[in-house]
Amino acid sequence: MQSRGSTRDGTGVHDSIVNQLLTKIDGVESLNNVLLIGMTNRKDLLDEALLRPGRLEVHVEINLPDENGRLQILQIHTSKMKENSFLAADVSLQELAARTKNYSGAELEGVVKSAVSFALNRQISMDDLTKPLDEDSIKVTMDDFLHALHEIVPAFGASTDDLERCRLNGIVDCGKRHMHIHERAMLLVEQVKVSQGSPLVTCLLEGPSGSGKTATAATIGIESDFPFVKIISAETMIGLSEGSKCAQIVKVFEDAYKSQLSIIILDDIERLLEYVAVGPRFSNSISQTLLVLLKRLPPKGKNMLVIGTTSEVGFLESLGICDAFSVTYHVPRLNRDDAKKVLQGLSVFTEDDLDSAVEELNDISIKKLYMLVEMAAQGSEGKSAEAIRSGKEKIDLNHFYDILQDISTDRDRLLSL
Ligand SMILES: Nc1ncnc2c1ncn2[C@@H]1O[C@H](COP(=O)(O)OP(=O)(O)OP(=O)(O)O)[C@@H](O)[C@H]1O
Repeated sequence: MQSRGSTRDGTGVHDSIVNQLLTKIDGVESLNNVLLIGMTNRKDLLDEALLRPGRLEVHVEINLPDENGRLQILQIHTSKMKENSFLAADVSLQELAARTKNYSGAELEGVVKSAVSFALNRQISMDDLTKPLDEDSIKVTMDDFLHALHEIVPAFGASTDDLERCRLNGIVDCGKRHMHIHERAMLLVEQVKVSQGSPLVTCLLEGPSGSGKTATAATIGIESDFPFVKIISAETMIGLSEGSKCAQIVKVFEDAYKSQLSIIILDDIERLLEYVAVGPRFSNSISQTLLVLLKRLPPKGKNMLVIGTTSEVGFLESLGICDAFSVTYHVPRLNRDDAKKVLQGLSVFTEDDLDSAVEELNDISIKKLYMLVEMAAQGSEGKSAEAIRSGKEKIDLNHFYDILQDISTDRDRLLSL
């Protein structure tokens, strides 16, 4: 028989602690006249027996501080410096509080410490480390704080670097159809910002592989300015069991519920679901997790946008996942006009060559077009990439055709017959 309050994960690590706590709170050996305060940042992992009425029954959630709270925390951590005139006159705590959206109290303390270390660093002479510091001239300036903000980033904040990695080639004008999707998605962002009645908005970007779905979703995340933007992709879950994957996905949603405005990007949903066309096989538990999360409303006062991307829309349709999204946009491959726009933007062809190059480029994905240009830019000798990137030379059309021939697969050729 399992002991009281044990976790069912087989590790048994918490069993004795939970049992002791339960005995002390209301068992035979219970303590009287004691106010018990427990603290955790993962309430979901606690044994339910501990949280029942009569035990740890009053639950208070301490959220990330708002602007006013951040100002007070900054004032507390800088008061000693101010008293001892170590704080330069240009430091505006009000402005720092405004710029530290999503920072926790501990992270704000870290910012202050980091700013102090920048100020101290200025005074230390690298030639003679034993030289005593001139304490009167140590001043922590606003610049020190701004540098510190780059060093200490909020744990729950937007992972902009991850998002930037999703659009390595940047964003160029891909024509009206891509522009339209971007505009519509930004309208959804606005809707989430001001909405009172619909706290959860979901949007699916579907289209062929390489058509720019992930890059579009990442761009929306970056441009939205929402404090919490996270991308869930199969990349970070290689080799994990279905259970661990579900737990990771749920954790990202739980974290997002702590922020007033959040965006979650579910990248390549079919990869998350471990789909293979031959078989077919997929993870039902991940599918059920996604279905529940896509319909679960965030807590009161919290608004969320979920953007999914997929190149297997038929498969998602059959699982009912498409229906769980409120809107679906089709991200197309580029037609000749779109490809011309992209090549003009990249300016890698002479005006005369541009039209001839575009003639061969119907129905190509933006990702493939980038690869094609990059390969052609190497030149037949393999040395001209730098000159083409800096605009001194242009791509040789014949070499471009050769590369195009190389990268079009047999399947492409059959389709074009
Ligand atoms: N306007 C644009 N829209 C989308 N992507 C663009 C645009 N301009 C340039 N790009 C570039 O095109 C590439 C698109 O690749 P991306 O990975 O987003 O495609 P995908 O549809 O998600 O592919 P997959 O289905 O294989 O995941 C990115 O490198 C991005 O920087």
